[in-house]
Amino acid sequence: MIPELSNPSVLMKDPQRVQEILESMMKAGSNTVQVISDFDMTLTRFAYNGKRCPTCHNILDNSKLITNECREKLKELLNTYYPIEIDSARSIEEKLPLMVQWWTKAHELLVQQEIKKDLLAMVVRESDAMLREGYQLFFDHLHEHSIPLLIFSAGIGDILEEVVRQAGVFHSNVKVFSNYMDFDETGVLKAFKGELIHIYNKREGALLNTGHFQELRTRPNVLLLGDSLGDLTMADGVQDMENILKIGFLNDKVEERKQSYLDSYDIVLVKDETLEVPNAIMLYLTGNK
Ligand SMILES: Nc1ccn([C@@H]2O[C@H](COP(=O)(O)O)[C@@H](O)[C@H]2O)c(=O)n1
Ligand SMILES: [Mg+2]
Repeated sequence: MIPELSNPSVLMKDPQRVQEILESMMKAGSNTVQVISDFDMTLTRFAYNGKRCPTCHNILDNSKLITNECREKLKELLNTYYPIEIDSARSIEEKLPLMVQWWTKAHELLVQQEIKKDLLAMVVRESDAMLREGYQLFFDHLHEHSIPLLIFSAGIGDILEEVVRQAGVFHSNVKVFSNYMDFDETGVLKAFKGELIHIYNKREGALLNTGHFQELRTRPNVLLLGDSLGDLTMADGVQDMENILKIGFLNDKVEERKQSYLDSYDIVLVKDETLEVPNAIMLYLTGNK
């Protein structure tokens, strides 16, 4: 039906079911569709030329706004907790308090650095941040068709917005739920705002934002993009959901995690650094292909 679904990077446990969801969403019309996407390692690349690309946190960690001593501490945290984040042998319940520890410790360290708001744009400009290949079509097409895009990220909202803005695709249909920095009157970071969003509490984050989903109640068909099993709960606030098609990027530890991704996501994209498949699906849903 969609030729890109035969790409070598595409795995599906139940292709027939994928076809049924797609047909049902297409018949309902693109004016009933909303897109909910994770950011780090979903809209951004996992690697480029064999080198890891930075997350929102890493963009700051690696920047000149951070002292070498603090950078070492942040790197130690990453080396301790990232393997836990992606460990398929541990349950989400076991990982959850450890993820809270990671985010809390990292945010405390960042606050100690007295980061200045007006330097964030420069930090992003000088970073290796990269949106996935095909991002322009993805963002522009959703905008042209007035399809709302919610970016739901456990990263840092201020950095995320800057990445999207500098790429020229922060269109009016884009909304972001994330961890935002709180600056004092002189523009120096003093805390993070609101409830912490980490990789395994996106359901709670979604349920805190009922107003957004209420506004989109005429769009019960959801395309969800993620790279973590924690991203599967991003659509838990959607009202009267009719169809959901879940696309998961499996970037790392592929063999260990393949089965759990196949059991959870409708379409699994293995080591695929592009948005080719989501774009092909969007074109299909909007009748452009
Ligand atoms: N100190 C930290 C904490 C988290 N990360 C990574 O951020 C990712 C979360 O952002 P999403 O847009 O994917 O929700 C997550 O994958 C963590 O590995 C980090 O780099 N540093
Ligand atoms: Mg992610």
